[in-house]
Amino acid sequence: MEQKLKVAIQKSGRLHDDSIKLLKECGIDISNGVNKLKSEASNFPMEVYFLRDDDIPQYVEDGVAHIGFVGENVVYEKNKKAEVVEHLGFGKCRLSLATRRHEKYEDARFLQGKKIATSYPVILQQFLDKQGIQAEIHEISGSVEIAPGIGLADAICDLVSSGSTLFMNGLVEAETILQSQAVLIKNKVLGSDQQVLLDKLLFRIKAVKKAKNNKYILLNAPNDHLEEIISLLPGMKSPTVLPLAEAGWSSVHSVLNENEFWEIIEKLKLAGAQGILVVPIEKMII
Ligand SMILES: Nc1ncnc2c1ncn2[C@@H]1O[C@H](COP(=O)(O)OP(=O)(O)OP(=O)(O)O)[C@@H](O)[C@H]1O
Ligand SMILES: O=P(O)(O)OC[C@H]1O[C@H](OP(=O)(O)OP(=O)(O)O)[C@H](O)[C@@H]1O
Ligand SMILES: [Mg+2]
Repeated sequence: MEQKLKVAIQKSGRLHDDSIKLLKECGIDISNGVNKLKSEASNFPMEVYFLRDDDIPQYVEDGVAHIGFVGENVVYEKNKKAEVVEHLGFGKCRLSLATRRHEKYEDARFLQGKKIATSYPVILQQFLDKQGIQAEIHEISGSVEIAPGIGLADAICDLVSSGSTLFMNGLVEAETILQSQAVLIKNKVLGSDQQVLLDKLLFRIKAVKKAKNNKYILLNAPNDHLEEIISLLPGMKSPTVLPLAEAGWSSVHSVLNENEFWEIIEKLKLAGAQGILVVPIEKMII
């Protein structure tokens, strides 16, 4: 029987669509019908299980799934024997403490003797221990932000992204405990066939991630400023330079990182670059 890589992803919720999208961008087609709990890729030896995100670390520890896509928050809370191998760049959020708007939180000492509602008792307890604070943890599985308003707790510890759920419930973020994003986790003792398939998948994921962080840029440069313009452009090795039909001008092609993009564009314009085109890159293999 042909070996397959068994992958656990969230059935529905915040990570589902981005997990499927990432597999698609890696050239892997998954049929994803409503209420389907298991699916096979049509063009890669892969089987996908659709699960509650909380269960994914356990499935991966047990080897029922070889790998899983899940939030770091869940990985650290469940504390299972699974290895984080790649950050996936989506599902970005933070696990934070929050208090009622009028309260003055200066540091963790505020929490001494207080009651904190959370779905993350393990991570919260580790934080409190580190700070030497004794507090009562009240574990609830959802709608955590409601707790202070109904007299269930003095503070909460929950996921925050835009902050609008906190705001709507009269709370303010006091302190961040953990920055989180979706990660790929793997079973600690993968067989060699599965490891080969995982390496193939990781190669593709890295190419997709790299492409997202970079843009292809084309511009026209007057030859008398060519050297200065080239010095501003990194490129994968170095920029490509081609002569234009019009004498005295060249076409310069390069790759720019998203982080330094606007700064370099400004400098290129000042150095005399014209007709700058910026194109997304689909895959980038170095
Ligand atoms: N507001 C947010 N912005 C970005 N990412 C988030 C946000 N909230 C949660 N996440 C990330 O998405 C993951 C899944 O969130 P979701 O709310 O879908 O979980 P869930 O309700 O526990 O789902 P399940 O039904 O699978 O148990 C979280 O564990 C976290 O990593
Ligand atoms: O800072 P914000 O952008 O408002 O996001 C934070 C909210 O998002 C998550 O819940 P979600 O909406 O996924 O619902 P759930 O608790 O039912 O999973 C999290 O538990 C917070 O409640
Ligand atoms: Mg869950």
